[in-house]
Amino acid sequence: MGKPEYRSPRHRNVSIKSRPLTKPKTTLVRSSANVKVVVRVRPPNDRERTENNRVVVKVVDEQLLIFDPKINTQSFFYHGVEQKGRDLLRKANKDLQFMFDRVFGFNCTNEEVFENTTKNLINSLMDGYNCSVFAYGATGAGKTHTMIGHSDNPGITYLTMAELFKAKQALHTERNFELGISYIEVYNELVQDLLNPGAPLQLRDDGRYGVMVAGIKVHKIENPQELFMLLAQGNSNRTQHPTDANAESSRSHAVFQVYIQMEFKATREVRAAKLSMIDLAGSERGSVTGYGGARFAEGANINKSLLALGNCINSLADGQKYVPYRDSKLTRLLKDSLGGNCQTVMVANVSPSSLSYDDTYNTLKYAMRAKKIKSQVKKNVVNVELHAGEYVKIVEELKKELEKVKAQLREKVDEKKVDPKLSMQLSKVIEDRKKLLDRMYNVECSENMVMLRRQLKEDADARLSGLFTDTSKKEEAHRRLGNTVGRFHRQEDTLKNELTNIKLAKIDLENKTVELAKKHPEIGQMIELENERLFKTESQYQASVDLMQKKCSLLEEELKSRASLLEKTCKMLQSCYLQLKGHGFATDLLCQEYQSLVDHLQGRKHITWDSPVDSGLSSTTSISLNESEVIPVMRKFNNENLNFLNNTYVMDSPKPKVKVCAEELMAKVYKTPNAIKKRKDIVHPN
Ligand SMILES: Nc1ncnc2c1ncn2[C@@H]1O[C@H](COP(=O)(O)OP(=O)(O)OP(=O)(O)O)[C@@H](O)[C@H]1O
Repeated sequence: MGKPEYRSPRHRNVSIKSRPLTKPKTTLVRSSANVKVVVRVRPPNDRERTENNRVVVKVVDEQLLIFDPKINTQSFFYHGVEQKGRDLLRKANKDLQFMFDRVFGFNCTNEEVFENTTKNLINSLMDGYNCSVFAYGATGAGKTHTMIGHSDNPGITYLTMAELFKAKQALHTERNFELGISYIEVYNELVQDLLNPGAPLQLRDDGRYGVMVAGIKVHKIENPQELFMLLAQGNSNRTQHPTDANAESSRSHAVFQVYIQMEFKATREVRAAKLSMIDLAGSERGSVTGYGGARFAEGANINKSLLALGNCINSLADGQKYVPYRDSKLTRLLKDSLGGNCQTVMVANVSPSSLSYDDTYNTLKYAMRAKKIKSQVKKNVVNVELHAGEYVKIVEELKKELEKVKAQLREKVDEKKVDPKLSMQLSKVIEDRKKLLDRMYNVECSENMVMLRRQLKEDADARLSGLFTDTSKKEEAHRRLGNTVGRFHRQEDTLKNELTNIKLAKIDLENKTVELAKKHPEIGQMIELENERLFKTESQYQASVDLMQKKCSLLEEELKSRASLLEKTCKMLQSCYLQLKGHGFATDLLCQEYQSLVDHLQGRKHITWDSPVDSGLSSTTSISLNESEVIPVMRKFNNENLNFLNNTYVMDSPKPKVKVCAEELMAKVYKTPNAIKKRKDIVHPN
């Protein structure tokens, strides 16, 4: 059976070139795409059918609808004569035509909506683009029905996820996948985890996935059934209250997000993408909900965030530079869904009834504005060149941000006159957290380097049998390399332990920060800003560590292929050498060169003693040291400057040559003129 073909993403006015999967390097592809806007008109409900009202939305075809269409009224006769003028007692119909990417009428099913909206997004996700879908409309217009649906009639969230699993299955031979989901709600300007209800959560900007909810628990899922259970669990925690317009009205904005990480097995390219499915709370007037008090305040909050959303849509549609995303939690959350790095589908749900005349008209106007938005889409590919190139820019941005945060903090401190002791206490905790992050980064880098160096030694060990002609020397070399490999293993263990301890200490300090915020709400804002800054630093570090791991694994692959080539060459060389030697044709020079090659392939380094002073060795004596011997000497020689763990020569040059002045070295190491005699016991001249 042939593999399904995944094409480039569909979106209007877009020219994203699909790249062959085999190409290891991927450059950044940016393009602009319009938000795809579709309208779904639900069938009239019992109340709308029985009461004295009419249908105000007429679906003409798959793209066109007429709002408040003209009615063919019966002719009006006066004294038996047909009157031409219109009935002045009746309000004129608006008869407005609206064109959308797609219009779904009464009889359309959730499957049809899915086929024509989110199904194509799967291709984009597989290509590493972020995608968002949100349902907008008045209370009872059918948003939840479209997005979530019921177990016997699943909505587009479930159908999209089922399609995503199909794509994952089809591509599993060439890519490794990791899928995680989260489900949150924004209610009364507070963000709540619907799968683990608890304290409200904060929003953060993340380099890789865009806007993220700090502290959110991401659940790994393996099949769509697990998803359905989680959706049901989350929905049961969602804030719902009956309104006049809808007995099960959702009073919060629900955001379901899927994080996808894909690694190409052949090239090790990693792509990350995020799918957000958002079921917005209904926009309504107080009179529609029919409740006062708390429900009215709740409605005001919903309207406030939807108004903020409307303002953002207007600014984006007009192509303005400043977009007021920060006006509400909802718009912050949708930042990358509307104008950012995202392909977006907006489903505008409307009721056909004249009872919802104003709401429907507003929704259609909203949707028309949204059609004008152009977003910048880019692939989320972990790209070596991109990271290197953008590094300076990132640092500059971070510096600016830091200055801004510092200024804000100063303002806040002045404003609220925070107790200086408390302020110092907070600074100390934050400073300690920063130090821990730095340390964590260094340790992770060191661990990678040690791993790579161990790999090099193991390769050297594997090559030995191909060259040695003397068994005792071979065993001696095996032993020496074995010791070095063992030492590297121990260092790796130590670094791993240190990393665990750092992580524990980090959690401890984070808890301390939370406690401080609880005890002293007056510094809550300061803490939030600091947390945001630390989170950003950590994301940057993580990206660097990921990059380093990627480089190391590439290097490892390259080394493996070279090692196998070298092994074959060595075997051949050994056989030639033995034949020459057996027939008495091997000259002294050839034997010396062969021996020096053996040393070299063991990873032994040559130190040339350049000292003109009589130090017990001739001024140009060349000695050979195993690395385990070189390093302690070098360490003593320059204890402060030589941090061999961070020494990058392994990455830059696989054949380092260490040249030191003998007298200086000995004087520094032993601080005695007879030093060289003591040193002889560990030197192995060849
Ligand atoms: N296309 C449709 N076909 C059949 N029934 C529908 C359709 N759309 C909505 N309904 C029904 O209409 C009612 C209200 O729909 P729904 O709860 O989805 O509205 P909503 O826009 O999410 O409202 P709220 O904002 O108050 O949560 C539900 O009983 C739902 O089953």
